[in-house]
Amino acid sequence: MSEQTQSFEVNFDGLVGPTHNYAGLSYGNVASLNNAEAISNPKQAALQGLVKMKAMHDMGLKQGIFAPHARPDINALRRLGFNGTDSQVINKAAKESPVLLRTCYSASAMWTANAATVSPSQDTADKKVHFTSANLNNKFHRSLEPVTTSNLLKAMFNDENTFVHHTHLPDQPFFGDEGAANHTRLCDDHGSKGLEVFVYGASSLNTQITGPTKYPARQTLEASEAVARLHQIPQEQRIFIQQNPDVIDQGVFHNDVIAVGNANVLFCHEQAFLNQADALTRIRQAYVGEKLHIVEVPTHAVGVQDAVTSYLFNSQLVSLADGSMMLVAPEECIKNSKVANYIEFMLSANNPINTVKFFDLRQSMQNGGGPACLRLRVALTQNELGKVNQDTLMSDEKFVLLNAWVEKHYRDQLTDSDLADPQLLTETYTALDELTQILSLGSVYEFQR
Ligand SMILES: N=C(N)NCCC[C@H](NC(=O)CCC(=O)O)C(=O)O
Repeated sequence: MSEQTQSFEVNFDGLVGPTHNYAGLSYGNVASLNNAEAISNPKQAALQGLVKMKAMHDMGLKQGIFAPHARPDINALRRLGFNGTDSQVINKAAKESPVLLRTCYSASAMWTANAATVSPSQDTADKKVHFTSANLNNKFHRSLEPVTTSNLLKAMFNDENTFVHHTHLPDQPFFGDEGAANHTRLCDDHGSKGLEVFVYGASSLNTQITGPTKYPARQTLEASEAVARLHQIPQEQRIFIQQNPDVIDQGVFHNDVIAVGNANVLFCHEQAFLNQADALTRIRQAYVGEKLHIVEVPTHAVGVQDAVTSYLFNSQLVSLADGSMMLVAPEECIKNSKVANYIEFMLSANNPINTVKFFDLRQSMQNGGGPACLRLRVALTQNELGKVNQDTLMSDEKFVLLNAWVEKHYRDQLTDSDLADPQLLTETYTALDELTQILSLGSVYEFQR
């Protein structure tokens, strides 16, 4: 394979922002609700994320960095009627509605699996890489993300002959879109054409499709179809599968909490999809490559609750240089004996997954974000990789710089009284202004414009 045709999957991890906090904002996400109002540790959270990024880089994988958003979202607070100077806005919100203040301080953009859906050039009719930012309209705090996400994506993938950026879908539950967390791509290798699998939780138009009854379905079929159209994916390279509504009701708020795909492997729980046997047959038949491996985990080995608490399926599955695959799992998987036993069994069974590496991502996990939530995958050819903003890629020097940046600007812990302190806004905006220079992003934030 020549250098120019070689392809890679690049993982762009969300750098945890300086205002990471636990506000209990995500109904349907059990960890978020369980940790509502716990004291957060933003510095530790950011450092934990950086350790994962550096480890991936050290393993020879391509690793990128996705900058945090500016928080508090002062304009959102103003739209909600808190007025005056920035300090007055914060003081008023802190007094009247600490929960709204926490919401506008949320660092939820760290979960970049929800930032956008990405289709590589091998799958698109115009042979460009397509991005659609997710509207994330199911949760107020997340609905604040798409505009800045688009600004960031354009600053990272800034070449219109190579990359296409679509505006997020209309801000309406009808088109509820949660990005790559409900999308995976199956292919013989990252450079070959793939089958794009879109997983939805409910339909806004088709009343025959029954969604969950307790917790919300965040992704609609109509959103998935619109993204597939925008990305110009040929009919034979796209498939739409319904997530099992019963597992959404048990806390599986995104498909990436119950299934993960990488190259020619789909690793999923037995109850991930509605009418699973049919769903897997459809996927097998639609697969455009030579050989697809489906590793299906039975309920008797790992229950849905084990999956939700350990985040086994929110592991990253990555292809290593020798052709084998590694599971990049959260440490919570070791603590659950059923899950730990299953991993051990899987590594020795006949499938391409040969190794596992565990990471301590507890700060993010406590808000329902595991290894796979923290990254946006972008499959790129060598040539396309050359067009990416190189300052957003991890290197030994960048790791040192970013650690120093976190140490300098982040607080160790955040409580309600920190959030009520207008000084936190100044600290955060100062930190982000400096970060845009480290990552050569330009003026991506509202406060810089
Ligand atoms: N599965 C993927 N890909 N992403 C996980 C996102 C977690 C995020 N948690 C939160 O937004 C909690 C914020 C709080 O409660 O403070 C969410 O529910 O949208």
